[in-house]
Amino acid sequence: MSAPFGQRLADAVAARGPLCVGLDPHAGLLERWGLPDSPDGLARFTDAVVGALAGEVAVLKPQSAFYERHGSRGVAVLEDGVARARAAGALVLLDAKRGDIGSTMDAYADVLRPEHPCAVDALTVSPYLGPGALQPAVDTARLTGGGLFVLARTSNPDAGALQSAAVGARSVAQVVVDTVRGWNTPGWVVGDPLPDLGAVQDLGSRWGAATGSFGVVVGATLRDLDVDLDGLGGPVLAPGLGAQGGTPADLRRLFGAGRAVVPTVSRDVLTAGPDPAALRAAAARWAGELAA
Ligand SMILES: O=c1ccn([C@@H]2O[C@H](COP(=O)(O)O)[C@@H](O)[C@H]2O)c(=O)[nH]1
Repeated sequence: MSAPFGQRLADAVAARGPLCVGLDPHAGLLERWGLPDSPDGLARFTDAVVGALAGEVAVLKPQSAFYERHGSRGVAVLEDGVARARAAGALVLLDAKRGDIGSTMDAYADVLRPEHPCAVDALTVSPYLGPGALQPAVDTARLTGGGLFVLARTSNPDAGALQSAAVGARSVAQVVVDTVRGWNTPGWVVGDPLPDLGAVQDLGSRWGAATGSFGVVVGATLRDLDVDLDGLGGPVLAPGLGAQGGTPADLRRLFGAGRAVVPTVSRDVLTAGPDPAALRAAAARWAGELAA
């Protein structure tokens, strides 16, 4: 088994900073790069981004949809790009937002196993079928040293219509966050009472050896942080920067200083390509603004 994802992520962030760059090869982006909207164009895009950034940023986040839409040849490009990104030192978070009943979830989670053709370090998952349905993915991640990021409070404008709805005294998003807090607490299983906040208060919510392997997705576009992340014990993936309007100032406003946040940017970096130096400069500009 690899070292636990949370620890590997904390080490990568210490070495390279927290920025995650997304690989989102929209048809329009490929055209802008002078590439065909085909598996060949996809391969040239992926080669360029991995070549420019896999040795620079802590995390690369391929968006599975843009590879799947090209069929089996697109998936082959993804597999190759993932392997090369990891070999160059980047952690790979596959953004596929998987979520299903337990037996199917078990199969989705196989992507966290080293023998999988597209083996990745971490996976985004959707809790819509209930937190318990994700348990097989938690079990696989614990076994293989993989990580999960669960959609909690996403960056799209109408997300609050579902995610802020009340389930008893808490919002849906808060149930998700509290479940992930449980996963980061040794011995806790879905259905157990939530761990005592005092016992886990902020343990691992900052970068360090105790950073947990289970994180949540909270958009940088939120007007207010309407979930309580205290004691989460794991990282927060924050999409929505750049093209969706979120800024580094929004990150500071929402999350403050010190919390283990992985800001992720796709289009706002990718539109700088295909020149590798320009891609690196765009990523460095974001990294600099985030560090400021
Ligand atoms: O709440 C969420 C969860 C995931 N995403 C994904 O992140 C990227 C964002 O791309 P940008 O070009 O930086 O806007 C994309 O793959 C989304 O599917 C998100 O935006 N919001």
